[in-house]
Amino acid sequence: MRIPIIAGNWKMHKTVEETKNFWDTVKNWQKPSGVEAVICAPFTALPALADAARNSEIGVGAQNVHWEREGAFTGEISPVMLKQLGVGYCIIGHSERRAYFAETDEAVNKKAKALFDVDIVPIVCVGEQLEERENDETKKVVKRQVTQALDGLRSRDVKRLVVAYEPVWAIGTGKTATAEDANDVIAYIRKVIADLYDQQVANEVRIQYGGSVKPDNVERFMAQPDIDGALVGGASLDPASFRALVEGGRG
Ligand SMILES: O=C[C@H](O)COP(=O)(O)O
Repeated sequence: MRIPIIAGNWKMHKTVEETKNFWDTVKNWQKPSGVEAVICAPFTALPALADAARNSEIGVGAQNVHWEREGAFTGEISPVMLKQLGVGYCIIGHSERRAYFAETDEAVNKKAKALFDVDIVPIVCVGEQLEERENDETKKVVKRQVTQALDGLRSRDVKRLVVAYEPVWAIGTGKTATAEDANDVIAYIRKVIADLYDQQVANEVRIQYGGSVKPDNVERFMAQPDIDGALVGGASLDPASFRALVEGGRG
């Protein structure tokens, strides 16, 4: 059985002080069982967040990583550095990184392998642009992204992977895919994984939906059979909203 996972992606928001304030308002909250909760914070906030969350039920994630363990890569952060902080998850291939920082499918694949090497779970983002959707290319695009991201990964790792399907036109726009459309694409992603590995592996991979998810629509997505959680940007920044998302994410 797949346990749903609600992950907040803070993007480039929250200083260390704001992170501590957020934590102060969620630390005594009893997370419901049957759902995982993760916060993916900026690098500068990770030490404070990881320290605070160490013995809690809330997981900590990063938003990017380099694939090498160390070296002359100015401005980059390695998987080993994240691991030592206590980070358990890392978003890779987010559409903003693909669009603004030229992150390729090949880089996503290298990052996924490097993260599994240090036992950090990648959250691999895939999704089509508006034009691709209008040209009826959604499935072609996500198939390419998933196939290349998973190239050479072992099935025991893929079973632990999280995929986030985020139609790019739905991110931060207030527009969402219908829950049925999102489920249809997510079921297709599962089929792609079944074809690459086998049905058992595909049944274990968790696949989230992302794009303008809010406390008042999260349950609609979670009611779908193939949707295993959400990757949430804007609505994860406020502690009460984050709690409500997790509470609505039980599936
Ligand atoms: O990673 C999260 C997604 O980009 C969705 O962002 P959003 O919830 O602000 O639309």
